[in-house]
Amino acid sequence: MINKKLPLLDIHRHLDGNVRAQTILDLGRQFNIKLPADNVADLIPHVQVIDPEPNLMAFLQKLDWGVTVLGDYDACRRIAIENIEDAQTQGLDYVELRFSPYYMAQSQGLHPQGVVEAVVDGIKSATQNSMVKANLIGIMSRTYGTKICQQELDALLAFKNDLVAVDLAGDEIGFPGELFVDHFKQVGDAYLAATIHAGEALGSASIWQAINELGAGRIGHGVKAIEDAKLMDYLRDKRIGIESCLTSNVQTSTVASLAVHPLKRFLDHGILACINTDDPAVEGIEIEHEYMVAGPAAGLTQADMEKAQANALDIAYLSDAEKQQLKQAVASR
Ligand SMILES: O=c1[nH]cnc2c1ncn2[C@@H]1O[C@H](CO)[C@@H](O)[C@H]1O
Ligand SMILES: [Zn+2]
Repeated sequence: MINKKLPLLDIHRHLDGNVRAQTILDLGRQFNIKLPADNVADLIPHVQVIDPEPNLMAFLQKLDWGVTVLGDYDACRRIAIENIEDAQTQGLDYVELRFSPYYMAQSQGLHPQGVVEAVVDGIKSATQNSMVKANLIGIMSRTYGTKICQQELDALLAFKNDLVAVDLAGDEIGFPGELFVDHFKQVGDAYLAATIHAGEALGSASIWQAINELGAGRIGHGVKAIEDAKLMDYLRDKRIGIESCLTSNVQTSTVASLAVHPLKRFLDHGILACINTDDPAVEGIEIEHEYMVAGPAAGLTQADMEKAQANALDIAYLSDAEKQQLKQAVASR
């Protein structure tokens, strides 16, 4: 269960993996984009994972319709605003929303920098009237290769003051972290943090590489850390957080079932691991489901889940003062 006395955070949440089915229909109509269905019920199987997919890349295809319908910058602004509305509906106090401007731009020929501008603008205006606090993480979609990722990074760095970190997501096997050393040097030079999807499709070496060569201070998924005792100690000792996403890991077949998910063992080891959604609309879940259903199925006790809730605040990209404020706001509600 969620402890309502503690701030509720989701710090691994893809804005472009969380487009409402109704919005996909609306935008499809607006931009005359042919969709595989003309109503929500029939569209769902095309934009949501129903049974676990055989692998990560099959899972990721389910995100595609959500960006195919982004026909202009207002559409990008709209999905950013709706992400804040949804976070508020879910009772989230703070979210770190991540997005890939090239992925959002490519289908309808938008400019990645225009996408970043629209997303930043949408988040700013939506959070003004909202209880939810939000920060943005820029993603380089590794699946498009190093050159496109450089363009994507340029677009992100043009708005570096509006971001807290940069991430690398997509095809971990086809485009391993070794290819992106130069990109993350630029991220560090811009004084941005790095959180990286690693140890999801590849093994623990990919996590070591993200930390040692890309400067990752947090790891997205990090499931395969469980195979490497040295790495488990290192993550704990260096306070490198793991953003776990339970349902996502089942749906990508990264783990065979929740019962064998390593999150419980990460927590028992003292690693700063936390509970997140990943791509809520695509997975057909929300943060509450992860605490109410997925967490217990992964063997987490109530104390484990409260620890995970506290860990999220610990590793969030917020100043100590902001963390304190968040705690006080929650305590006084
Ligand atoms: O679970 C995941 N693992 C790896 N990459 C992901 C995951 N979910 C989404 N993306 C990737 O993030 C970008 C959009 O934000 C896209 O590149 C999408 O493929
Ligand atoms: Zn992710």
